Amino acid sequence: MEKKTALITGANAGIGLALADRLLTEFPSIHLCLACRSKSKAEEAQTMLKEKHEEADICVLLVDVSNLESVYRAAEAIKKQYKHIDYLYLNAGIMPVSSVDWSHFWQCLFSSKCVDMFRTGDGLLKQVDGVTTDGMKQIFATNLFGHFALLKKVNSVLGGANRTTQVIWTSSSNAKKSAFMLSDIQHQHGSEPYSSSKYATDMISVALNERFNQQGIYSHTTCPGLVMTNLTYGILPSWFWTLLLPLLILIRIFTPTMNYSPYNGSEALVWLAKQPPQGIDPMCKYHSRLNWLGNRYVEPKKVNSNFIFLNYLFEIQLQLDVDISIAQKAYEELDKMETAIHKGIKLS
Ligand SMILES: NC(=O)C1=CN([C@@H]2O[C@H](COP(=O)(O)OP(=O)(O)OC[C@H]3O[C@@H](n4cnc5c(N)ncnc54)[C@H](OP(=O)(O)O)[C@@H]3O)[C@@H](O)[C@H]2O)C=CC1
Ligand SMILES: CC(C)CCC[C@@H](C)[C@H]1CC[C@H]2C3=C(CC[C@]12C)[C@@]1(C)CCC(=O)[C@@H](C)[C@@H]1CC3
Repeated sequence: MEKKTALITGANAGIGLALADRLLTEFPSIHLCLACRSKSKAEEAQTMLKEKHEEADICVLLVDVSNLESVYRAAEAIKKQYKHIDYLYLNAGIMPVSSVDWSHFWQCLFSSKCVDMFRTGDGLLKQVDGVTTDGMKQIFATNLFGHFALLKKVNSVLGGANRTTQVIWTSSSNAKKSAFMLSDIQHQHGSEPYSSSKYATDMISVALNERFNQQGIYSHTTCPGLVMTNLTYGILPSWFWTLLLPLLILIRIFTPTMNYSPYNGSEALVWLAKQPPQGIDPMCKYHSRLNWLGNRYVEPKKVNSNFIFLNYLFEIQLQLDVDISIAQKAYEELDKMETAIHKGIKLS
């Protein structure tokens, strides 16, 4: 049997690192490529993984997904090194937050929106954005566009006549339809750039399936739930989260999204790698869950709904609803943007 290859962006920390560890346990002979922006952090992760999995075949690839020149260089290196990639995990991501809206928190706590607030974090965080050296919005460039450009450039080593590739995105239940606008795809004007980038991620995943399933490329989107990583430590300090642990365990009775550890959070990402991709519903987002007994499981949830009446009845579904035609347009928009930018960047 041919050896499988997995590439993970943002593999040096949090969910990406836990995923790398779990893939090595599930598939001991797998070749893992840790695609990270920091050489020292990537090598530290590589050493740590090799200590735990002595026979592991791991390499490091440097890529800053928010910098297109870096993405193009990484794509060239990937095409030189690999004939085929089996699993492409597009996981690197950021969520810069300036503060928590505590008054909104107290208001929601005693309302019907309480469980949903803990599930999605909707309206609780003041999201802030920056601008990359390419002049793009930072969150859009990191969470979505850099990954899109990478995908486009390594297309020749994905899928194929007798082989498949699974593209697996780390999205979020914070994805929000009303935060996204096709005319402002980078989210230059709104106040929810993270929610917009993750909604766009879900749409691009749907559009990728429409376009590339016939070439053996399958795209799946996931949500790891609430997980303690550098991302959440940027919202509240780690000691505060540690104090909150008993409360989060209690909240698990009402919502199975309080995964806490990156290990639990990577459940859906690992589970997908074990499924034949042809059998996975492309219109679902795959959520890592932890029930109140501490058992992990994966819950597929539709990203679209055909029941227009029910859509309006349940506001939550409206927040997620992915329209295939809008998804296609979003794909075309990104494709055009990438083509225009690529012309301006010449690699020496
Ligand atoms: N934690 C949570 O509760 C949730 C997280 N997610 C998503 O999970 C994914 C992983 O996040 P998580 O593990 O929590 O957070 P971490 O901050 O722990 O990990 C993020 C990883 O992405 C890397 N990264 C960030 N920016 C870039 C960049 N420009 N180029 C290359 N790599 C980059 C980081 O590298 P470095 O160490 O160098 O910064 C790090 O390896 C994200 O997409 C996030 O949106 C979704 C839902 C919930
Ligand atoms: C006393 C309370 C327990 C304090 C916690 C309140 C909030 C800071 C959290 C409640 C739900 C959390 C959450 C996220 C961040 C922190 C909260 C808003 C996310 C938005 C983090 C990133 C994601 O992608 C989402 C899936 C998370 C959803 C829940």
